[in-house]
Amino acid sequence: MNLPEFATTRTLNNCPAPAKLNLFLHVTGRRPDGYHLLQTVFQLVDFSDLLHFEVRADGQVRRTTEIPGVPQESDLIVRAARLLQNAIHDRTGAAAPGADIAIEKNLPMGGGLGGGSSDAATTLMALNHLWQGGLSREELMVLGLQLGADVPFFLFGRNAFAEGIGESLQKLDTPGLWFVIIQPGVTIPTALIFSSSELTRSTKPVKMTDFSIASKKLFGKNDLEPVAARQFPEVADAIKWLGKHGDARMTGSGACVFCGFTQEEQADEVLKLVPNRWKAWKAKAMQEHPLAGLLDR
Ligand SMILES: C[C@](O)(CO)[C@H](O)COP(=O)(O)OP(=O)(O)OC[C@H]1O[C@@H](n2ccc(N)nc2=O)[C@H](O)[C@@H]1O
Ligand SMILES: Nc1ncnc2c1ncn2[C@@H]1O[C@H](COP(=O)(O)OP(=O)(O)OP(=O)(O)O)[C@@H](O)[C@H]1O
Repeated sequence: MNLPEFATTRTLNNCPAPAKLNLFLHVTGRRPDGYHLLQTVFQLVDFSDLLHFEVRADGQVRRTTEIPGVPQESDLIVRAARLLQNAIHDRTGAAAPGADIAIEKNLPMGGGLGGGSSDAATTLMALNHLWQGGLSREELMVLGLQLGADVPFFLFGRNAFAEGIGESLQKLDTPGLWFVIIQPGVTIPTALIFSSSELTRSTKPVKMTDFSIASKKLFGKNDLEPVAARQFPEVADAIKWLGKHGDARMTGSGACVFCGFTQEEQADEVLKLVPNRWKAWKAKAMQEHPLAGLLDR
């Protein structure tokens, strides 16, 4: 297990919470509770928030960094920590310790990169380790689903073909591409896109064997993209611009758009050309979550 730098029994510093890209995202139906049934391929990339944890003996959970627009009580990091405290208490009858949690927020919010979900998953993995909670990966995935549909994937820790609302996961080897990711300058609330009357909810289900994992070409489409592009012209503009350089598409419910390249130099060239009205990053495909070693397979 490769622990992040500066790990002690009381602290875990520099814990990455990486972004995900949805290489495709098909909406195949809707559950009676309104949640949508999806098929998607989740790809981990090396563009991350960084979290730092320090155990507190008094049981308090505190976020020590300000995140504009996200009050402590609604922060998925704080909610994840409290959920884990309760689970440990239910299991052992003893009160779990607390933690001070600092975060270096790099991932844009409402970007479709799963930032909040990834922060929550990293919190569950790190504190389960520090607090010696003893929860298994599967138990943490069940807890994580209460926080958001993307959280189980980050705990699963590998690129995956996902079904259900994103919680039914099968490991998938994906090509080691380099991505250019553009944030077109808007923030898109996930619920707004899923609730649109214009959303197509009946894409024919595919089988995992339908797409070649060796292929460097992206498979499928993102059904949320036309809805987001219509409501947010900035997204349409970014797809159009990036589409001149390859197969560009939106991730999740937006707003970020991405394009994959086989060579790092190609990604560097395109990154240099991105108009400066947009933020943009280069990110490399990862095969495993950097904290995957904190949990047994
Ligand atoms: C779009 C994706 O990012 C694709 O990976 C996820 O499906 C969204 O995952 P998430 O951000 O963790 O979403 P959640 O916080 O669980 O849900 C936000 C809102 O999006 C809608 N939602 C979300 C996921 C889903 N499969 N169907 C939905 O209809 C629901 O209205 C929900 O209230
Ligand atoms: N730690 C957190 N980091 C970011 N957002 C958070 C956090 N905790 C709660 N949130 C809330 O979650 C919302 C969605 O943020 P997030 O960055 O996860 O969006 P996203 O990348 O579009 O997610 P997804 O791809 O899962 O739809 C934010 O607008 C914010 O209100």
